[in-house]
Amino acid sequence: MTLNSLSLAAKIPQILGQRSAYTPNYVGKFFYFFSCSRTHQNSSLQIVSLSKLNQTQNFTSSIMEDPKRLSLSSPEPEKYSKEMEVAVRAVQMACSLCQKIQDSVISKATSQVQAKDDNSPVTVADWSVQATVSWILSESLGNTNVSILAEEDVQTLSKADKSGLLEAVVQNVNECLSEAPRFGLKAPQMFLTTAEVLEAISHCNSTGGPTGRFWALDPVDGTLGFVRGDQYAVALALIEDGEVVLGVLGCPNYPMRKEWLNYHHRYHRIISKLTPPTSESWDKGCVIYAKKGSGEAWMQPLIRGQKKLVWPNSARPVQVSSIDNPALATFCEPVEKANSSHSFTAGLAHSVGLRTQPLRVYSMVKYAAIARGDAEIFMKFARAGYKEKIWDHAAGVVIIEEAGGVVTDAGGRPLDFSKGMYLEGLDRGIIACAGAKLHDKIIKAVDASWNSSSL
Ligand SMILES: Nc1ncnc2c1ncn2[C@@H]1O[C@H](COP(=O)(O)O)[C@@H](OP(=O)(O)O)[C@H]1O
Ligand SMILES: [Mg+2]
Repeated sequence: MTLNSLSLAAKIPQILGQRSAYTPNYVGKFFYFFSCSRTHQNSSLQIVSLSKLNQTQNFTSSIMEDPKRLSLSSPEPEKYSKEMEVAVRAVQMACSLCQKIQDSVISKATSQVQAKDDNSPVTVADWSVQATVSWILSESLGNTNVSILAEEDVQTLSKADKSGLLEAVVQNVNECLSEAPRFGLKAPQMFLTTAEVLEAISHCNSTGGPTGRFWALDPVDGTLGFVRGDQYAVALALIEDGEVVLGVLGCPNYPMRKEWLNYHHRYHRIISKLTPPTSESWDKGCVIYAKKGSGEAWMQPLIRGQKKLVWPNSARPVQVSSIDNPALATFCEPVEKANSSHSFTAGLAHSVGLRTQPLRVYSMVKYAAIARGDAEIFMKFARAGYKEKIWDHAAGVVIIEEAGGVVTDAGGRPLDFSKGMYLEGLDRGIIACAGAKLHDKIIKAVDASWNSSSL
């Protein structure tokens, strides 16, 4: 970034207006990943036998082999490595699809951007992503093995008066799937018919539960952020016997600099136009992923333009922040106060000694911010009676935990993904922290103030 554009950049929040009264206390710091050197490639032995390479060609012809999977020292592929790779590639595709739809929405008159209803652009994105991810998972992992629990159902889409919507979905899905080879995945041999697209969506009929394996998918998490041109996420998690074993979070609008999370995303759009990304730097957007028990969470940039995804796509490890002093910590929460009580968290923040204004961000991008070390605390206290859905949390929880953080309900218990589509038995709210010390303080503060709250 040049000096001129930096000084102009510094003025833009004033021109556009900040989303919150928060004044960033860390302006000027670049994300640490630009200087971080550990990558997938050099974290394991890099000798790959040709015969082993050939054995894997039926998975996908354009995949670049990850030495971790095929090193001579560990001939057996690591558990879930294929699922992880397919899931990350599928989420990359889904992010690309969402970006196209969001861009087309933003370039039109803002009056066309509405909250979610059956004909809104977000609905087209929801169904298109669900169909695409469902098709890719089934084709790449074997139809009979793949069970998916996802947010959208097929009934509304199949109604006669929704034929325009269905047409748009079928077109989006086919356009997206035709790009599959660029993401290292197989494209269908022919365009999918309407019936095949509906079949892919309705295949997501898992009801979850305590046994077996299923995927939890939120095709567009943060509906409001999406339609408002702001943050949203594509969230995919693999759950086995009630435990989240893989989490993948696509965050297409995650900004290059963490302080930009404070501003409406249109700020970032203007900055990108002023300072187009260089080949060495990442533009906005990332996919973050983790496997349970690995002690690692990884992040890779989104694939843009006509580039090909070559695994592991410059993946870098991410870690939670080491800040444990509440006075220095940043806490994030939903933008919508209907989704979480802002007054209750303000009281908690005060009693714990948090000094900064909350960082209000749509969607599971909040989980990504904790995992990347860009914020230290996430709190969500929904109104009494609201039941949290597993797809809104599963991917984020495993990613934060493997990045070194802690996620529990307000009673300090782990979230329970074994009871179907809801987080049954959740005690009051959700608290995610970079470390145990901050987490402990917040849990105690909740206990101290809960009875006098109106929640
Ligand atoms: N009244 C409510 N209380 C709490 N969460 C709610 C809610 N209504 C919707 N949500 C959930 O909150 C998610 C958005 O999270 P956030 O508020 O952090 O951006 C929504 O995901 P979708 O946008 O995928 O529907 C939805 O599942
Ligand atoms: Mg959601």
